[in-house]
Amino acid sequence: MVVLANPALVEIPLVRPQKHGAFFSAIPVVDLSKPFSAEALVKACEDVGFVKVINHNVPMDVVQRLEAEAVKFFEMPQVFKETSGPADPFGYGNKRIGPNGDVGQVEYLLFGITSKPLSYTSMSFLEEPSSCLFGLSLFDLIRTRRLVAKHCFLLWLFICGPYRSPALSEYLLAVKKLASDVLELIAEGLKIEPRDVLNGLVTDEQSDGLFRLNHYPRCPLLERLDRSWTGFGEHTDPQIISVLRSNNTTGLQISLKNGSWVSVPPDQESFFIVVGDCLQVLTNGRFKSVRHRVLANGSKSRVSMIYFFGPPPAEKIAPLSQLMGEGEQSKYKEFTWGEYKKAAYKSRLGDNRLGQFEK
Ligand SMILES: C=C1C[C@]23C[C@@]1(O)CC[C@H]2[C@@]12CC[C@H](O)[C@@](C)(C(=O)O1)[C@H]2[C@@H]3C(=O)O
Ligand SMILES: O=C(O)CCC(=O)C(=O)O
Ligand SMILES: [Fe+2]
Repeated sequence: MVVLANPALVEIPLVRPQKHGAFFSAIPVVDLSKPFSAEALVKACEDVGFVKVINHNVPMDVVQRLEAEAVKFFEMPQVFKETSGPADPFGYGNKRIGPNGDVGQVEYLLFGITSKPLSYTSMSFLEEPSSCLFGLSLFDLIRTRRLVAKHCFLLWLFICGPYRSPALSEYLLAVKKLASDVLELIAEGLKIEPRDVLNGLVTDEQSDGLFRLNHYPRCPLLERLDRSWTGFGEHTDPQIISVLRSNNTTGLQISLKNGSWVSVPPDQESFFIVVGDCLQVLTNGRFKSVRHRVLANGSKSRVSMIYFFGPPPAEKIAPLSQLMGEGEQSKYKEFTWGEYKKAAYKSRLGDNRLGQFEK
């Protein structure tokens, strides 16, 4: 494996381009407006742990506005972006993922989400979205204004102009509704009652959400070398489900049950549902949390937005009794989401986090 040392002194592995099986033509697609979508969702979660959903009712103008804001943020000078970082765990991060030495060719903004009232929180972000300039607190702004004013008045205008928009809060509300609908359909497909047994976990006032904007920059050098590099290393998401949307740039791959990696054709109009570790446990392993990663080939920048839906920290995560056959035992030790999350933050990105909770 070749490793390139980049200017930020972070070593990111280069990967040979995949010669075979470029795209997985059979990514399950579920039309949420059609009858039998409940059964189709369950089958996709069992077979792949990953599914594309269409007719999702998330307004495309909200998605496009948020993407445009994200692009503008990531286009800003590094010195400006870094006033919102480092991500610890929330805020702006560049190449370093999580607290334990993982790296990737990605920059991102990570937000903690509280349910009621809907707000995105982190140490330096204001709680009230409307008074935020795209996640930058007044404190950040004052600091940044001073910094920028020193350098260039035009840049100051650029920064203070375009970021007053409620796109993020509108997006979070619409995607939360989508996640809730999907989980309710899954409960219907699994024939479990009450129907809100799963979506209740993510709509609860105490539910623990995270939102992430990822930017994988273009890299002409990499394109010329005909190599890919790790944008976001392989991992499973710890939560119940994650709802992912990206622009039309390739890069996302999922691992199938036979261990092979397949590329997911991008589709900027659709959303991808990723089964997380908690849903694997709630179904006693009937659904598998899917390993996924992003390989960047450098030819076009990729922007993705992922909303991770976790339950309340005190919630016990154990297989749902209605899904257990006669005499069937839980495959997992009992734990709360708070305990699992704590363990997750001690792990490396690619670790099998559920391993230590298996019986
Ligand atoms: C290396 C890490 C990054 C991560 C926290 C962790 O210690 C292990 C889980 C990682 C992950 C993967 C899915 C999501 O992107 C994420 C936000 C999450 O909930 O778990 C990240 C964490 C992170 O980037 O902080
Ligand atoms: O950026 C992407 O497309 C996927 C990133 C991801 O899997 C994550 O942030 O957990
Ligand atoms: Fe992920």
